[in-house]
Amino acid sequence: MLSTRAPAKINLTLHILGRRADGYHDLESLVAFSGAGDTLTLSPASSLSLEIAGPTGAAAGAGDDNLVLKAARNLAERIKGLKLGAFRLDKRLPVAAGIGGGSSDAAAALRLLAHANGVDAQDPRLREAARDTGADVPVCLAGRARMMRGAGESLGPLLRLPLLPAVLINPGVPVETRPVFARLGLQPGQRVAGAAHPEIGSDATAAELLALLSRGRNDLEDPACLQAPVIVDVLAVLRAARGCKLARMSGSGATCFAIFGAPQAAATAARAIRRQHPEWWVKTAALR
Ligand SMILES: C[C@](O)(CO)[C@H](O)COP(=O)(O)OP(=O)(O)OC[C@H]1O[C@@H](n2ccc(N)nc2=O)[C@H](O)[C@@H]1O
Ligand SMILES: Nc1ncnc2c1ncn2[C@@H]1O[C@H](COP(=O)(O)OP(=O)(O)OP(=O)(O)O)[C@@H](O)[C@H]1O
Repeated sequence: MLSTRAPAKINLTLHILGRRADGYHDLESLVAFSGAGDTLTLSPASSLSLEIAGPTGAAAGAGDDNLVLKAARNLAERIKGLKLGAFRLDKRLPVAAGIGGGSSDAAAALRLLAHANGVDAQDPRLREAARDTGADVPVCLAGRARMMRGAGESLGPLLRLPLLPAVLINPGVPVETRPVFARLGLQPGQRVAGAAHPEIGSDATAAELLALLSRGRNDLEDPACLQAPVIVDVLAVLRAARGCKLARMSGSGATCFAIFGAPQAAATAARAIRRQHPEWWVKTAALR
C-alpha cells in the first residue's frame, strides 16, 4: 500500500489580470501549502475504486465525479496499460472551501499512480492529466510554494519561503468557485488595469515576505463576501486577533488565513477564536 498527504493550498495572494477568450480568468497567485490536510492511500487492485472516510468525507462524496477518480481516469487515458487500484481517502479538509482540498486529493492520486507505475514525477503526461482535472491541480502536484499564473497551468520555480505561523478559519459555508469568478463581471478578452504582482524571491525573511504580501491582495475577496457574507465576519475576527500581522481570504473562499509572528501567538489566537466561535473550523498551521 502507498500513502501520501494532500495538504491544503493557500493563495497568499491572488491577482486577477483579465478574462481569457476561453472564459477562464488569467491570474497571478503566490501559492503556499499547510502541513494539515487529507491522506490518500492506494492499494493494488484490478480496477479503479475509491472509499472515503474522515470527518468531511460525506461532503466530498465518493461518486464518479470525485476528483481522485477524475484524475486517475485522466492519467489512464494518457498512459496505456496504467495499473490503477483501490484508493482510500481520509478526508479532513473542509469541502468547497478555497483551500484546494479536492485539487490536492487529485494531485495526490496522480503522485501515487506515478509511483506505483514507475512513471517519472516530471513526466509531462502527469502535468497534462493534472491540468485537465482542474485549474488548481498542477500546483498541488509538487505541493510546494511557487507562483501560479495563466489559469493555473503556468508555474514558476519552487520557492523556499520562511515558515509562516498561521490560523485558518472556515465558517462552514461551502462556496462554489464558478459564481465567485462570475461576480467579477469580466467579459472574455477583457483585461484588468492594476498594480503588478510584487516580485517574490526565495531568500526573503518572514518580515520581508509579509511586507510583500501586504502589497498584494485577493481579488476574489469582494465577490466571495457578496456570495457568503460570513467571510466579512471571519476576516474581522482574524484582524482583531492579538498578534495578527495580515489576514486574507484564500482562493474563492470561504477559508481565510491570518499570519502571526510566532506559532505560540497563532495557537493562542486559535484557542480564543474557537471559544468565541465553536461552530467554525479553526486550525493552526505552518504555511510554506
Ligand atoms: C480560485 C482558485 O482556487 C485559485 O487557486 C483557482 O483559480 C480555482 O481552481 P479550481 O477550483 O481547481 O477551478 P476549476 O475546478 O478548474 O474551475 C472551476 C470554475 O472556476 C472558474 N475559473 C477557474 C480558474 C480560473 N483561472 N478561471 C476561472 O474562471 C471557471 O468558471 C471554472 O468553471
Ligand atoms: N476529493 C474531493 N474533495 C473535496 N471536494 C471534492 C472532491 N472531489 C470532488 N469534489 C467536489 O469539488 C468541489 C470543490 O471542492 P474543493 O474542496 O476542492 O473546493 P475548493 O477548496 O474551493 O477548491 P479550490 O480552492 O481549488 O477552488 C466540491 O463541489 C466537491 O463536491
